[in-house]
Amino acid sequence: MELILDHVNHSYGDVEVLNDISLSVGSGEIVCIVGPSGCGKSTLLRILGGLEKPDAGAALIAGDPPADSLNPLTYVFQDFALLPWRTVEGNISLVLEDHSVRKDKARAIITDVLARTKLSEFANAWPRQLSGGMKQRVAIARALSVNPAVMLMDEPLSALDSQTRELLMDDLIELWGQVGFSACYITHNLAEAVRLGHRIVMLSRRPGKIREIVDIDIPLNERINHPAETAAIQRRLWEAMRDEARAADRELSDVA
Ligand SMILES: Nc1ncnc2c1ncn2[C@@H]1O[C@H](COP(=O)(O)OP(=O)(O)OP(=O)(O)O)[C@@H](O)[C@H]1O
Repeated sequence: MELILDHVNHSYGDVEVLNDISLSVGSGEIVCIVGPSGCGKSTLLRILGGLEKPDAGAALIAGDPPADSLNPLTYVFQDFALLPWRTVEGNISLVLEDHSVRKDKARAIITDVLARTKLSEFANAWPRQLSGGMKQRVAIARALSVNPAVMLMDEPLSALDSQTRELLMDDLIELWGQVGFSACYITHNLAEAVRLGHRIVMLSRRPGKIREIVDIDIPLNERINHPAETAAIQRRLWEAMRDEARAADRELSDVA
């Protein structure tokens, strides 16, 4: 299944947010969206997920989701969005209950996603007992439990400290090696985009237009062994983005 934005424009009132965005997220592909603050990244993700309708252009889905997908599109948010009154297992089982999955099948799915996210020992823990990184792993396990065609990830690591971010990037790469999930991944962090993205889409400051699309051919699990190449890509992206990021920052502080 492929998600496609075709010449999308979007405004909120008089504020133009997205301008002529065309991109696609194909099967098994992680597409990272980067750009200055307020350039419309989250809006783009909501339009891609069908939560908002663009003023012009189209958000399209081509092909079918995996046969056993309970939910073709699922979100992973920065703030984890776990229910504090449910255990790790309970948070995951909730989405399966929503889809009326039989108890024995739900148990098999939960066991599988907990193992994949290295949380098997924490099935009965409460969210308050977990570190930030573990909470986000639960959110990722919950997203995977519906076997989505595409995960829509809105700055999933940005609430975490840098060490935990590194660990979770390793985990996501390992997971991608096992499951081959597809994702549209929003981030402010270029290092993250260069580690995780098969393709990086760089937006301009608001109204967000596509400035550049960079395909990275180095396999995800080998990027750590190519620090010079990945650093060069990151540096080039930052050079292209720096002035706009600064201008966007000034614009936001003027409003505040
Ligand atoms: N529902 C809404 N109503 C009105 N304005 C909105 C709404 N959602 C977003 N905006 C505005 O649209 C612009 C783009 O917001 P969006 O959250 O998509 O950008 P972003 O690139 O994800 O931002 P950030 O980098 O700060 O997370 C901002 O100016 C924001 O204030």
